[in-house]
Amino acid sequence: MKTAIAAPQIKTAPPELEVINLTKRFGSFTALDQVSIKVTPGSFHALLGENGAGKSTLVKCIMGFYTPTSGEVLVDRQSRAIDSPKDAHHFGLGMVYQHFTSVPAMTVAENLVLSRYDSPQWINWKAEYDRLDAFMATSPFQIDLRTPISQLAAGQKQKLEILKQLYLNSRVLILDEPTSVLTPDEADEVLGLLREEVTAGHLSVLMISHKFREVMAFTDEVTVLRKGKLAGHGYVRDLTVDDMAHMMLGEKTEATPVEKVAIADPRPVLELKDLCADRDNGLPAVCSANLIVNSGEIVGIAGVSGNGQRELVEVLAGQRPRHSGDILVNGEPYQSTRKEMARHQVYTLPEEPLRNACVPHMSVAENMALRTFDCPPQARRGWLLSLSNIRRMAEGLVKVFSVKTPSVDTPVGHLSGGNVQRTVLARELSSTNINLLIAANPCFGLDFSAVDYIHSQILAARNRGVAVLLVSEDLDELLKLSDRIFVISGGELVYESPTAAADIKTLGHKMAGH
Ligand SMILES: Nc1ncnc2c1ncn2[C@@H]1O[C@H](COP(=O)(O)OP(=O)(O)OP(=O)(O)O)[C@@H](O)[C@H]1O
Repeated sequence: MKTAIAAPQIKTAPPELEVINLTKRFGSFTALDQVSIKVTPGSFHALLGENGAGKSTLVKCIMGFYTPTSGEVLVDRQSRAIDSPKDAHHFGLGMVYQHFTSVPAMTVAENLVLSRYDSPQWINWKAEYDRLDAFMATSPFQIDLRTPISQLAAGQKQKLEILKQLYLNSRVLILDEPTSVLTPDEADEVLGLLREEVTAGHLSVLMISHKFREVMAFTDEVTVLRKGKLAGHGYVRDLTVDDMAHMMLGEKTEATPVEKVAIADPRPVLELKDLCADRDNGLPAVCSANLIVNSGEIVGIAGVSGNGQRELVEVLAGQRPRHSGDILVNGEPYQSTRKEMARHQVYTLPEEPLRNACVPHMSVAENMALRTFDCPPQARRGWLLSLSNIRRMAEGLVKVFSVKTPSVDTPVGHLSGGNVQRTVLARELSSTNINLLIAANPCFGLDFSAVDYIHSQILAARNRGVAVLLVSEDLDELLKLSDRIFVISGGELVYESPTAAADIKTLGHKMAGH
C-alpha cells in the first residue's frame, strides 16, 4: 500500500526556463510562430498581449498541456521533453490559473495533500499535519489548515493556489491572470508577497497579465506577443505603459472616449420588488432586493464575489428560479423566458461566458445566432434555417467586434478567453433595439483596448436610452460607468448612492460587510 510522503520543502534556487523558436499550429492556424522567451532565475516576468495573441497557448506548451509543433523548452539549458503537467512539475515548473481549483467542501490541508502528484491511498493525518504546520510556518502566506475552502475569501483562495505550488516545490510559477478575481488590495498583497520571494531568490515568476499597473509595480521584465509572434521584450525600468501598449497593438489608434449625455424623460425599465433567490444549496443568496433601472441609466452593483450577484444575474437571465418577489420589465411582470426577452429586447452578458452564454462545441457562427436563428433572414417560417445567412451575419460581427478566430466555423470552445467574451458581446450588443442590458463582469479577462471598446459600447447604449444593470467586481469600472451605484453584501443591497456623490471609503466598508 502506498502511504503519504510529504513533499520536500527545501528552498532550492529556481531553474532557468527558456523557450526557443516555439511554434504551435491548430490545423492550418498558427497560434504561435517561432516564439522565444527566457525567464532568468529570480526574475518576475510579465507576458503581455492582446486577447488571442497566444499567451495561454505558450504557457500551455511550456506546461505540457499542448505538444508544440516545433521548438524547444529548455530547463537549466537542457532541452526537456515535457508531455504533461506532471513532467513540468518534475522540472520545478508549476501553474496557477485564473480560476480557483480547490475543492470547496474540503479543508486547506486536504486540498494541499490532494494537489500532490504522488496521491496517497492512505494518509497518516497526524504526521501530515505536523509537516503541513512546518511548511506553513516558513511559507510567505499563512492560511489556517483546518478551514474549509468555502469559508475563505477570494484573496485567501488565490493565496492557497500559490501555496499549493510552493508546497509542490515548484520554483518557476506560471500565473495566468492571477488577480482577476481579487480586489486591488488583495491583488497587491498577493503580488507583493510573491515579489518578496522572487527578490529573495526563491522563485521565478512568469505572469500573464492585462493590468499595466501591476506589471509596472511588481515585475522586472516583459515579453509581448502580437498575433502569435514575439512583438517585443524589455526591462520594466526602461519602459512606459505607452511603450508596452504600442508593442501589444502595433500602429492601431486608441478609441475615442464616449461622453455621457443627459437623457430626457427617463422611465423605469427594470424594477425588482422584494426579489429573493436561493443558492444551489437552498440557502438565501439574494434577500429582498428592491431597485429600479431607468432608460438611459447605468445602475452599478458593486460587491465582493460570492455575495449574491451571480444568483441575481442568473434569475434575471432565466437561469435560476426566484424564491419570491417580482420582476417588472417595462411595467409588465417578467419571468425571463426567451420569448419575453425577445419581446422586451432584454440582453445579457453573464460572467464566465463559455459556461453561461455559449455552447462550447458549436461554432462561432452558431453561437452568434443563438438569439436570432429562428428569425428572418436567418430562418424562414421560424424553422427553415439559412446556414449561409447565419455564416454571413457572423462574418460581419467577427469584423466589427474584432473576434480573433480561425473562422466562423471554429467551435467557440477553441477560442481564447477574451475572444469567447467578444463573441458573446457581439451577439448581445449588436441589436439596434436593446431596451435592457444586464451585464456581469463584462470585461473580465479582456485586454485594455477591448475594455475601452466594451466601455464605450455600454456608454453608447446608455446614451441611446438603453437601461443598463452593470454587476461588477471592478469598482473602478463601476465608478467610471454607472450613474447610480449599489453595494450588495450578504445578498442584501446595503448601500445606494448617485455615483457622483458616492464615498469610496463607505463603498469599501459596505463591500467588506461592515
Ligand atoms: N484548441 C484550440 N484549437 C484551435 N485554436 C485554438 C485552440 N486554442 C487556442 N486557439 C487559438 O489560438 C489563438 C491564441 O489563443 P490563446 O488562448 O493562446 O490567446 P491568449 O493570448 O491567451 O488570449 P486571452 O488574453 O484572450 O486569454 C486564438 O486565436 C485561439 O482561437
